[in-house]
Amino acid sequence: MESCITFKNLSIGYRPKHQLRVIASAVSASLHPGELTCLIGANGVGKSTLLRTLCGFQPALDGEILLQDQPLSAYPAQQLARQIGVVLTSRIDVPQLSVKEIVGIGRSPYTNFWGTLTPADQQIVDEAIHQVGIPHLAQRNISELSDGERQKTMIAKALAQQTRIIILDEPTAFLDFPSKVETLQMLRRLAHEQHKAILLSTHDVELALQLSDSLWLMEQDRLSIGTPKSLAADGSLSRFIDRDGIRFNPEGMRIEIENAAHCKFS
Ligand SMILES: Nc1ncnc2c1ncn2[C@@H]1O[C@H](COP(=O)(O)OP(=O)(O)OP(=O)(O)O)[C@@H](O)[C@H]1O
Repeated sequence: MESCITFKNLSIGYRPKHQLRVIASAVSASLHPGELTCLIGANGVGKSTLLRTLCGFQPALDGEILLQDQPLSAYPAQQLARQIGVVLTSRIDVPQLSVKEIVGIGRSPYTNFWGTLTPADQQIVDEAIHQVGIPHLAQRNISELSDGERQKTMIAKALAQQTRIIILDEPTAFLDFPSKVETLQMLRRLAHEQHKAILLSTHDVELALQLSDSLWLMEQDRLSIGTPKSLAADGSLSRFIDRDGIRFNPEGMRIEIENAAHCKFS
């Protein structure tokens, strides 16, 4: 199967004050065009660290990341920005810009030194804003948006960047339930219709089970990869989810919660 990013025997982590802090080691996987891949795992297990490493924002400790068969580290910044669009959770610090101007920044890998947008760039920006359903907010100042509206703006910026790969860190955090569903459905549609490889981390496990084509389950000592159904069938999802009062039902692909001491799982 065609892949956009492949990593083999990858070790990720940090070197605070020259000490080595390995977060995960010897993990391997590939991202495929046309697929929505969801990365799930407990708090602090290393999801953001993995995503930042795959975006080239922090160096791998060991192993190899190939982007279109070339080492990720060999890509100059502008070339990389034409390959991978990134949506992180941190707020961007440009409160005076409008939604349209922020989305326009997505065109910067293609514009001249001054970032001048051509009519064709403007059209791409308008289309991206339309695709995420926020044309009514185009002139609104970014500082006047709700968290969900800001998230959609950042997704539109990544779309305007016209990359084959989009990587998003917790794009559904802070959203209300319908907006979480809408956002994941939109990303799934974009992956399928525009043949993009989309990788996102999320704590919305049940939504990830329903909407992802591929699931990456990150645990302390492993990265399990498969479809939601295959990770249910091999017991990986039960191992991750099951604990006192919470149980994964692999037949129904549901998480069940015991709601009272007298109401035990059957
Ligand atoms: N700059 C840093 N230097 C050293 N350790 C860090 C740094 N940033 C994060 N860590 C540690 O790396 C580990 C993984 O953090 P990371 O943010 O990747 O986890 P996560 O799975 O994304 O967590 P969450 O679901 O809570 O967002 C944590 O133990 C965290 O404390």
